Amino acid sequence: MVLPPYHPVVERARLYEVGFETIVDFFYRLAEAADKLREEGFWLNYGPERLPDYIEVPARGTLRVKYGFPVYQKGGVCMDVTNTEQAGIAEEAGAASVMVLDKLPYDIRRQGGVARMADVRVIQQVMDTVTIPVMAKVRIGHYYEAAVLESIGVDMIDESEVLTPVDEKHHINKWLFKVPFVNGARNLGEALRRITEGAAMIRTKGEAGTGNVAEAVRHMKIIVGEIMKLRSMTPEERLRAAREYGVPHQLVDLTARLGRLPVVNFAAGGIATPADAALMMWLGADGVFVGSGIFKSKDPRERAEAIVLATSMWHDPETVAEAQAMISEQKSMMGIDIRRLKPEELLQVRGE
Ligand SMILES: O=C(CO)[C@H](O)[C@H](O)COP(=O)(O)O
Repeated sequence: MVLPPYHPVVERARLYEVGFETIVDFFYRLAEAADKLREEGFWLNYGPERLPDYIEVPARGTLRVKYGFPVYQKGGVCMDVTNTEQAGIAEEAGAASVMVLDKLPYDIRRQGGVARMADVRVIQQVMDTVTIPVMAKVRIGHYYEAAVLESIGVDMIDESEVLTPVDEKHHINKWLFKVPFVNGARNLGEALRRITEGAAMIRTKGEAGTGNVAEAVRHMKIIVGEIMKLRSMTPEERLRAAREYGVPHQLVDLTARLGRLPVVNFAAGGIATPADAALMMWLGADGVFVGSGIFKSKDPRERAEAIVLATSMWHDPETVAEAQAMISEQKSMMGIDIRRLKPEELLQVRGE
């Protein structure tokens, strides 16, 4: 992974850079998963040939690890799972990682009530069952759910609007943790604020649990469009944009220079078919998160495999067509028309 040469956020994070255990095992675990997928014919953008850069890294929790982990996920699919059986299906299908949660976003939406982090025992069982990385979700602002997940050794934490926020105004200060975090965003300001708080990865929020990819498309286009706009701004205009976003101007300059977010950016929320996943990749996503679309369908095994194939081969319409042929539209989850949702039912507005 290439760390930006000068990055104020990175500089600040060095304060928290302390090394403890070896991460070599961790990267071998990733490499094994990548080898397995390659044997099965999947192309993935990570693997043992990338290891030597990292093998020297002495510690878990350094910036290189925090920012490097999401890079290893690129081109892959992270699947939401609620139990070991689903986690097994995800791994067999070639998922790059799994995300453990108590209920799938579709069920959270239907059942209402307070949605919290998953049962710790279930997370541990999933970690014992699969060899691919395991992520889990915490509520926005819930430092202690995050501390618990870090202590049991999850590979990444998703501070997610899908769960019920405990703090309407503040996200977790993610620099305080060694484990990497991913956060949702629906525009560039949100994305840069989360990066400033220490997020190592961003995902578009979309509207999770709807089986409707329209909001993920909207958010990805907004983020890409706003980055393009930054590139045509004068330094003074960028300074003002940084003030409006509430982030360091160096981060805005860096984003303009790179022409993309300085961290890995996945798409999420409403992806339900291989063609949805390929569309998000075509729009510039580095990979995808899929939850309800797989396990609320009637063909989760085939669909999981098909979405992995379409995500890694998004640039080849014939392969995406093959992937699309692996599933049946009759078996897709029933989608929700977003215009029918009441404003208070929208998850994407949580945590700006
Ligand atoms: O919050 C998430 C990303 O971490 C969910 O994994 C994602 O949004 C799932 O949404 P859906 O159920 O619509 O696929």
